[in-house]
Amino acid sequence: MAVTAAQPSSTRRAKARVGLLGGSFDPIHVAHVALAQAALRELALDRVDFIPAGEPWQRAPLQASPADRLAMLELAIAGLPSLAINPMELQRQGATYTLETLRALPAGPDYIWLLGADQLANFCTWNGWEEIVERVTLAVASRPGTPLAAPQALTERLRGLQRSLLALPFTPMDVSASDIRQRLAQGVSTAGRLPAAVADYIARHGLYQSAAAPFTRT
Ligand SMILES: Nc1ncnc2c1ncn2[C@@H]1O[C@H](COP(=O)(O)OP(=O)(O)OP(=O)(O)O)[C@@H](O)[C@H]1O
Ligand SMILES: O=C(O)c1ccc[n+]([C@@H]2O[C@H](COP(=O)([O-])O)[C@@H](O)[C@H]2O)c1
Repeated sequence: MAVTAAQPSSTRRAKARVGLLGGSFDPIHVAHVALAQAALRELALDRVDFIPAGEPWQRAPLQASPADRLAMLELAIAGLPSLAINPMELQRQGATYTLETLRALPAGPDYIWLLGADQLANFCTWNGWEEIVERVTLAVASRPGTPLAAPQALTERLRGLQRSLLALPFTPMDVSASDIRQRLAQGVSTAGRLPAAVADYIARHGLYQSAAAPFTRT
């Protein structure tokens, strides 16, 4: 696999470098925030935008509503420099396709799509992935449970485009939203897995009390 170590650069640039972290964020957790901050630092980004998915088509229905997921994102990044939220996917109807999002972003910046090793392994199932890698640079973080490896088809596509896949230096974190949801439904501690303000929001709003109560759009 052609994975290139990420090189921070302090040289002046004409183009902004914007990281994009798409996800279900059901709920946002500490590894998401750590991933965005590592990317800011290691890839010398100007900003990272969190992009909550409206209807992630490869998943079972999400449990929290778009409004709750957005509120938790806002709490998680409050006061943290150079982190922002782009809610455009919540404003679209129908299945959420990353390619549609990328086509709608303003031209100008260099965009870097951040993802964990699990989604890298899954990448060639994404709608229009061949075009996605023309529009963004991928930067992958290691994640427990999935080897850091690109699918062969992606490696070949990147070679053809003469583009690199960036490996983000990231200390693996054994944290996932599905484990957090399960813990909350079973009344098990989530200590250290959620930003404090998000844990507080979940408790105040009684979210994730049951494993079988997905949010459904009307
Ligand atoms: N612990 C982690 N380490 C590295 N990347 C992560 C980690 N958790 C999430 N990510 C990445 O963040 C992005 C958004 O993740 P998502 O919102 O689906 O959270 P998740 O923890 O993977 O959720 P779930 O457990 O429900 O699958 C994905 O690219 C995913 O690979
Ligand atoms: O566009 C697609 O076909 C596609 C398929 C799977 C995942 N994605 C995106 O990958 C990001 C992480 O997804 P998830 O399911 O791990 O939360 C999120 O932004 C999804 O919209 C996108």
